[in-house]
Amino acid sequence: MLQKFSAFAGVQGPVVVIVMDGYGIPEHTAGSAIDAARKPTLDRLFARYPNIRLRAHGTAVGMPSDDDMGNSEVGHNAIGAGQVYAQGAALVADAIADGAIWQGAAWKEVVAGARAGRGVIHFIGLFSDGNVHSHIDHLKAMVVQARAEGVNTVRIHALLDGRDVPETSALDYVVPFEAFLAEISTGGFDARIASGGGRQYITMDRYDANWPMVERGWRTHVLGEGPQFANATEAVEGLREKHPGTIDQDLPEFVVAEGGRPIGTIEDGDSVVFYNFRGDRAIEITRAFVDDDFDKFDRVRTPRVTYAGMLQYDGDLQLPRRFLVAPPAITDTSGEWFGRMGLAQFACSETQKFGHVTYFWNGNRSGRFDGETWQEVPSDVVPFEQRPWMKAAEITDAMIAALQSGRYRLLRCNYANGDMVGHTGNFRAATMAIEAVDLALSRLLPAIDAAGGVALITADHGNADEMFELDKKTRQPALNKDGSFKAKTAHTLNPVPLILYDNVSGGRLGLEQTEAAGLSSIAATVANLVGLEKHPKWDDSLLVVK
Ligand SMILES: O=C(O)[C@H](O)COP(=O)(O)O
Ligand SMILES: [Mn+2]
Ligand SMILES: [Mn+2]
Repeated sequence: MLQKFSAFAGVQGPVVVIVMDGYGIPEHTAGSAIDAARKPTLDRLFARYPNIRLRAHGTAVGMPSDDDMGNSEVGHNAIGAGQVYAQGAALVADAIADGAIWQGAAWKEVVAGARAGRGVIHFIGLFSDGNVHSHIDHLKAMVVQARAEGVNTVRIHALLDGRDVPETSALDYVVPFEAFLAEISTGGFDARIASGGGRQYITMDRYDANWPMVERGWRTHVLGEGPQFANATEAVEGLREKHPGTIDQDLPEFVVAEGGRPIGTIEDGDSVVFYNFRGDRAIEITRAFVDDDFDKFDRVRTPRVTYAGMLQYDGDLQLPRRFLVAPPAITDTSGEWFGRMGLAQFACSETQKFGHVTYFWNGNRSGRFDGETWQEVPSDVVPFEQRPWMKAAEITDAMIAALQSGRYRLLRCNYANGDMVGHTGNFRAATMAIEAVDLALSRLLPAIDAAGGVALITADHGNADEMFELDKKTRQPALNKDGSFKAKTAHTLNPVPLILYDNVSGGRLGLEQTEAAGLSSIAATVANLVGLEKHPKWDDSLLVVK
């Protein structure tokens, strides 16, 4: 059991954690949609309430290095668990570096399965070095190892990124990789990119938001349906010509073919590795491969394959059963412990971030802890630059109703706007996204006051804070040849705010800016706010009691 916190008996009303997804504190105002937004509520919060900065990237959230930006998975894991674990990106890199991955049963079965069939391994995954869902170096290591272990054919199904890396960078990855594949395709070994398309157009949907995306991916990778090209480089060039202005993540599908026949359809006896390490956008395509009673779309043909995920994407559902590297074993999360203490918890977001405040928050568990209520607001299925307000109003309605019900001691929500609209690279829409969040806060905060509660307002990582690429050397916004700014779609390395919205303690409570203050400090801070000591495994609280 958690002990009572000796310095403070706890606020009487509810404690609310509000995650403004993708809201970082930028180095420069130029290119910051947050600075450009009119946001009177947030301005007032920063001016009048205790607020500090939290580390939200790199090793502070379990990434391999401080050059790695934060992301929703590692950010919500850290917030919910109150601890930092080595995350998928680091675990896979380590397993490759020391060779443990090749010794595991899963890799051996993938190789043996392929060798017993046509000798083919397919690798499907995000084709970049973004290190959010995948890293192309992991793919490279597996291709080299497959060759060394006598596999004769490798087919890669490349999901073009432009979302965790610059928005039209696909050829920076495809051209050198096709050269590498050509170089090692000797002595009967044949490795080629066989199909692909933009990650937001095929395959990588999440949280059941848009299954037709996954169906398009299945038809592309498995059935070999789609416009044909001689190789992936020509495919990217050809698709860009046909769809001018379309950024990589939104490019349609392509298939590489020879004499009109796709070179990489997936057939009985093949092995398939989905090489993303992050779960949210890997689960649906995995289900299409492994679920016997799959009914989300007509698969037409269901090849019997040896399927492995880079990680296990959902431990509760054992999805998939075969995985190359064990995911971090996240235990003693705040959701679990607050549940054990009998505190009723309410979690809400819209579809695009629903799993973030539930599954990621609870340490990648799809089941609820005791006393938890989850509410999902269905997201629109549209390009979010067309609806930058997204479902901020509806999430706020749900939060206000939950507060007014008086049932919950702890509430949490995620406003997706800054992140989802930030990823479009559309500066104007991103300013409106932040304005929508500000408006939502202006409604939510009075409801917290009415309930006698307090709020911690924070974010999981930056995004809308840098809508232009920064020059690597000068750290100033980079320019295109025509003098315009280069749009940026990825997350940032910036810190995020932590604001304590407290109108109940009479100024007794504050926040301490420490060197180590990071997302993993939030769970202990919440514990103290409800009058409990933190769990011994959680990182230190930032609450100051005067
Ligand atoms: O999956 C995505 O949309 C991006 O790769 C990362 O964004 P998220 O970490 O905020 O979900
Ligand atoms: Mn996020
Ligand atoms: Mn994001």
